[in-house]
Amino acid sequence: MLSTDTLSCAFGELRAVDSVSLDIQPGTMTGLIGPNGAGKTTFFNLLAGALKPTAGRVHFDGSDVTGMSPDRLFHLGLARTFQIPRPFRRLSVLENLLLAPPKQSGETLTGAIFQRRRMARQERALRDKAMGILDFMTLADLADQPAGKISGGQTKLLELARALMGEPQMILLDEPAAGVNPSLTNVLIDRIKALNRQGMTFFIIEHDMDFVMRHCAPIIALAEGRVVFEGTAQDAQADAGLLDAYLGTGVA
Ligand SMILES: Nc1ncnc2c1ncn2[C@@H]1O[C@H](COP(=O)(O)OP(=O)(O)OP(=O)(O)O)[C@@H](O)[C@H]1O
Repeated sequence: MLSTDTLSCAFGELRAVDSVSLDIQPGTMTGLIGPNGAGKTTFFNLLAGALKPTAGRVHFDGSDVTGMSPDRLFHLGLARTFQIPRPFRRLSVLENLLLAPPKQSGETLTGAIFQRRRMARQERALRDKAMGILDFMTLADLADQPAGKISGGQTKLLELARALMGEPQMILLDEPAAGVNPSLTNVLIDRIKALNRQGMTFFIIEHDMDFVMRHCAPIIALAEGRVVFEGTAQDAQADAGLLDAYLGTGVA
């Protein structure tokens, strides 16, 4: 589904991502762990087109997408959410979704009236779709609230809802559970798992080892820009010495 071939990104002398070759299998919830500064977010930025690699390639769904812009990747079915969400705070929750419309068809000049009708129909369909997604994410009651007024956890749900507007095949989630209270974390996990059961692929950066061990397979660990572990939660537990050495997570 998504693969990298010796992907690298250097900031001056620092090799933040150092020759990483990975294959993310379709339908998985792959977890990406590693200590602060390991290169996880930089790696996501390379995958999502926010940064251009200094070397190596990225392939998504059979195409070479190296250096492609986030917008083009979104339309190809690769979406991402941020560690710190960035909603349009003054717009309503619903409007935030309407701003991320996928594949809006370019209008041909077949007559202003027909065009207006078609646009009204498209707008209605888009609103219905957005409301359906908000409902799925348990945010429907907040549709008319300014996005700046909802809680941090709800903002994380909103981020995922915005990503879903693109009907992605794969979503990169950067610390989805960080700063989210336990009950909303449960909602978030439940929704992610429901989407995963429908076939959506997830690649998740998460510091919460309990979350990763319970929900992610496989698990990949980065340290100093390199892959130092790849396996299941059981493998990770069996290899606790390695994980502990690199992460200091006390997984054992
Ligand atoms: N734009 C940048 N310019 C220079 N150095 C950077 C830049 N972005 C990241 N770095 C450095 O690259 C390294 C990897 O950072 P990155 O944010 O990818 O790590 P991380 O694993 O996501 O960490 P965290 O878990 O704290 O979010 C760090 O040493 C960081 O300081």
